[in-house]
Amino acid sequence: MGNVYVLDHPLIQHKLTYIRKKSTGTKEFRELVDEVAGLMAFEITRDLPVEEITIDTPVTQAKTKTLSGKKIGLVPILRAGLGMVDGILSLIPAAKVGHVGLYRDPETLKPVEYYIKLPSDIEERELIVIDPMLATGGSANDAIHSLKKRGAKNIKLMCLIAAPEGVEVIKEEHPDVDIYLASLDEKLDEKGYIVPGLGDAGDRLFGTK
Ligand SMILES: O=P(O)(O)OC[C@H]1O[C@H](OP(=O)(O)OP(=O)(O)O)[C@H](O)[C@@H]1O
Ligand SMILES: O=c1cc[nH]c(=O)[nH]1
Ligand SMILES: [Mg+2]
Repeated sequence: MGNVYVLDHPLIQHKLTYIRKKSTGTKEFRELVDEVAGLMAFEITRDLPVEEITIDTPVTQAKTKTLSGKKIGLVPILRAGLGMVDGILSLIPAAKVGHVGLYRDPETLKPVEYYIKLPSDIEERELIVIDPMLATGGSANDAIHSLKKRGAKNIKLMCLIAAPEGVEVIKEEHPDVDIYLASLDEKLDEKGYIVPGLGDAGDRLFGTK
């Protein structure tokens, strides 16, 4: 069964508080989402393999560590997942980026896929699917099925905020996928919004609505 990790680092939790606040405007919201995504990536990449190499420092020779070349792919779910990409790329600049376009039908709450473009070697990459919100779980579930159908074998899911309902769907459907969150919130409301949540992540990031 996949593990669920809530990253309770004080900096992540502090910034998440300001992301949640209704009074936080688009510019600050966007900056904070990127910063939290970077901090989360720092935690998620803790298990990246390293190898020892020998280098010359100005003083002497030293055996030191370097990343041993695990290939990473980021897969933001459009639109809101885009808000987390740059923060992660600032730490892992060599990562390739695929895109899955999905929106949640406001009536049925079912996801509708409208776009997909992925790196050609996804089967060799560790993929991190990113989306600020895991609500009913429909969008992330569909995105992960789409990636697996195209050969992806190693997938992690990274979201800012999740509802218990969404976490259960991913655990059921994708027991091989570990989930990384900044917060596991209380519940969904009758419109499928996460409570207490942060509202509509895409609208707050892009200033629509
Ligand atoms: O877990 P779910 O119930 O599927 O809901 C979560 C999805 O809803 C939001 O996207 P939205 O449909 O608002 O699209 P947008 O990013 O284009 O605003 C969010 O960014 C997730 O992708
Ligand atoms: O609370 C929610 C649920 C789905 N999508 C959002 O952007 N926010
Ligand atoms: Mg939206």
